[in-house]
Amino acid sequence: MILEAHNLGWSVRGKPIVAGVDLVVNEDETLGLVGPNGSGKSTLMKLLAGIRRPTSGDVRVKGEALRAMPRPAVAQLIAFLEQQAETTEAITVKDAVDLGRTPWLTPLQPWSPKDDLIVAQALADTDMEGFERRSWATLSGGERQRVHLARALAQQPQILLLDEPTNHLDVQHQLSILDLVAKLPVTSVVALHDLNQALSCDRVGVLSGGRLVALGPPHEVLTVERIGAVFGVRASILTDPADGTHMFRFHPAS
Ligand SMILES: Nc1ncnc2c1ncn2[C@@H]1O[C@H](COP(=O)(O)OP(=O)(O)OP(=O)(O)O)[C@@H](O)[C@H]1O
Repeated sequence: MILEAHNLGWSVRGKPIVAGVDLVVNEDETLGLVGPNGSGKSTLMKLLAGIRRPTSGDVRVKGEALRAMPRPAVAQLIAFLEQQAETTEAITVKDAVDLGRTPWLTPLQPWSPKDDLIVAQALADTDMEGFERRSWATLSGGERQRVHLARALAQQPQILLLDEPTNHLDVQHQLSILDLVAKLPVTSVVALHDLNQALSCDRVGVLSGGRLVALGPPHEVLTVERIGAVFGVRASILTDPADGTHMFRFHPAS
């Protein structure tokens, strides 16, 4: 186990937004987090990233309490791609991705050719090669999302927390980014809206009303009954004739 949450909760003005979450994320797995709008996915991701302090329970990374770890140590372990990630408009793509190396730089270990190689690889992995000198302000929504992911990859974390990483991406880049995340030798927690995408995760957690109501292998967790109860839609399961895999189609509940 690399990342754990124990009775994790966050309340605002006495209202629980995330409550009683117990979660163990295993090394190298990709855990998908799904749930309706407002179910607490982003809040849980922020708690796991250590950028929001729990009002109950705690998060442990490799057995150590996250709240007791110095920020640079956390940044060497965890990279977080926020849902609405912002970047100063005036920088270039290369500058933006270079920032991912910050946790690793010290006066004794300044920027070196190795850092350039890591940044180049992150740009290649996100299909952003050739954009290095472009100004951030000129990028499309999907290109910005890929640069944010490149920065997270350049951080070379052991844990990657991605809040809706396929937002803004065209279908080809959605597939390639999810494929890349699955193949990376890192532990990933990925908040997703597309339940068909969630089927390709190693495990899936379902949030409803701030509580983790199910956790396990995708096909055990994403049942037609649970999708109906949590998302209020009727799901039917189709089989792809090309390879026999299952996928969902959704209909209004009534
Ligand atoms: N600082 C805050 N003050 C008040 N309410 C908040 C605050 N932060 C989050 N919330 C509320 O907590 C609930 C959960 O929000 P969160 O962003 O975690 O949900 P989500 O599952 O990521 O939603 P979405 O799928 O729409 O992105 C929402 O109802 C939101 O309005």
